[in-house]
Amino acid sequence: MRKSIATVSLSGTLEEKLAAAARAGFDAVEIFEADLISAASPARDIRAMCADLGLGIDIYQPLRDFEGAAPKTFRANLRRAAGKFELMRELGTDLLLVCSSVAPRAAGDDGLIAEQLHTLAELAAGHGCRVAYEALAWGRHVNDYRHAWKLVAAAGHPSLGVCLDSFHILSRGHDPAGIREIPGDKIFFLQLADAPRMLMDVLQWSRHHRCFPGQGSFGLAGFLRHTLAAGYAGPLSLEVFNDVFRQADAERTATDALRSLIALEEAVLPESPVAPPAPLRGFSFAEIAVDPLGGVAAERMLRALGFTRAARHRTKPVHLWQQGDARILVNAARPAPADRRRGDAAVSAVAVDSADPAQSAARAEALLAPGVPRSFGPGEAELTAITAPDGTLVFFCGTEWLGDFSELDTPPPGAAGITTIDHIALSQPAHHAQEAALFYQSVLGMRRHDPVEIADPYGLVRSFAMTSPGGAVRLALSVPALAGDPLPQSAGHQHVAFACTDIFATARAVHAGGASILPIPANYYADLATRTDLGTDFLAGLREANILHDRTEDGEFLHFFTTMLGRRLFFEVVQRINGYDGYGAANTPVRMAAQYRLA
Ligand SMILES: O=C(O)c1ccc(O)c(O)c1
Ligand SMILES: [Mg+2]
Repeated sequence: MRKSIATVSLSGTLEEKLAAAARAGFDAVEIFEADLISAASPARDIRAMCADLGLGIDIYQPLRDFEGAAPKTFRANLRRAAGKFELMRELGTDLLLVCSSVAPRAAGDDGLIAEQLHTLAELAAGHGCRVAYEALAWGRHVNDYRHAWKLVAAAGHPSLGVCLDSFHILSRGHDPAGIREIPGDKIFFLQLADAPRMLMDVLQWSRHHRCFPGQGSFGLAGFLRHTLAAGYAGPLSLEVFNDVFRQADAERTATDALRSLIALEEAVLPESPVAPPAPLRGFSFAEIAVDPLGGVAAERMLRALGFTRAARHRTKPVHLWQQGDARILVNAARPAPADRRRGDAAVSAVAVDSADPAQSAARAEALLAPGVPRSFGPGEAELTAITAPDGTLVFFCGTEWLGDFSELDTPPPGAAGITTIDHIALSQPAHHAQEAALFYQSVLGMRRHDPVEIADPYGLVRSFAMTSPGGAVRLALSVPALAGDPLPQSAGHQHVAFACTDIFATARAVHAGGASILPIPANYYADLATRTDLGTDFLAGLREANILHDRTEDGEFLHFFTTMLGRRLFFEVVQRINGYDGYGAANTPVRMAAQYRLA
């Protein structure tokens, strides 16, 4: 379907917004009045610019506080509308959005409103224009789409229809199934926005917290299904008022926006051009980038955890460390980000074991993931990689890449009992968290968990976790609640968590191997004793090994952590019991405080 975005959703001048929307690949824009009024270019030039960029202008918006006015005001409103129709001719667009009045003195007389809308539609028709009437969630009298449709139906003019905006409908908890009652050709326009569930004034919620479909908790797919079932065939248009997007890079936001629409369309349309996600069988490897100092520390830690230096890349300074099916590449060649200090190690790549790497790559491309140009040595595996918004490389592979390595030592069976990578946790800058979450979730075809808020001693952190169908690939994105310079203590921690099947045995083995394990305070175990029925001996075992415990309806979770390698990276060892599906978030404040004590 045609895809459009409101200029209010992007940062910059109108000219910059248009360029960003076009570069991302949108077909069209909604031009927001304030953007046009403050633009340096006259309307004709904006029209020409859009034509050059290959962008349609699908609607001009909004005309405010129009209906329910007293006669004198209404005459002035018609004059104002006539001026807008002239302007729209110059812009080359024929659809005007009128949002329901918020004027305190607006009359709530349905007969009068319908009559005034009819008069406006007649004026529009004379200019070759049409009017889409939208119920704002905070409209003075009209704040329900069903009421707006009733008025449009009563006005009975071919140049008058409704504009449906998912935010106004879903924020009020109105049932979107009623959209099916509206004839499709009377739905003149469709605006889409998601939002996180919040208990707050709906106007504030709308003006500051809208987000792209899939980034909030509204059911956008169901909403769109109702609208398509009604027969709507016009554009899908994003209208997202959001404080972060207003100050973010416009092209990056536009790409995030278009990705959200492509993913939404895929969820709703049977014949989506996007390749379905290939089954993911687990992590092939995680790569950590190190400098020489960080490399020594990382390798010492991996050895202590029972890993073996199993192979060396034939041409690059990269070593494979392996235990069971858990594989870590230690890469001394990946350029370190500018914020890296000597001795730091960081996750630089995540490789997923895809049942069909070519299909995974095709899907990623359809979802606008930037590919990575890579150089291959003769005979080396041609792995496909993309770059996630946080800069992490994501590889789609099987085990063909192992052919690029020469074997060193054979990992002993068993070792410390680590079997696979359970999950990888990556920190995200506050302003790009939703973008990253939508990226990973859509490209990899993962299910999103409800976000969790964690009180870190030095700031609030949100965690967005996601799981592939079957649970073989799990990612957790942690995000500071506030943007800006984090306190040095809270700078972007990452971790790789390994799975095992007997955590007490693994804890004994890594202790014997000399691994530095994060000490957990006695207070934690005293609390655990009061809120669980775990036996005294079991609790003593946990405390002895610095193992934390969590229990939900899904099952139980046992986990311990290593100390930090440099300032960013650490490892975790986990045991999931009876289908536990989380990440031990309840214990995260304890872990963070313990890490800060050692920092
Ligand atoms: O917040 C507003 O004013 C506003 C304006 C136009 C819209 O389409 C809308 O959904 C909200
Ligand atoms: Mg709207």
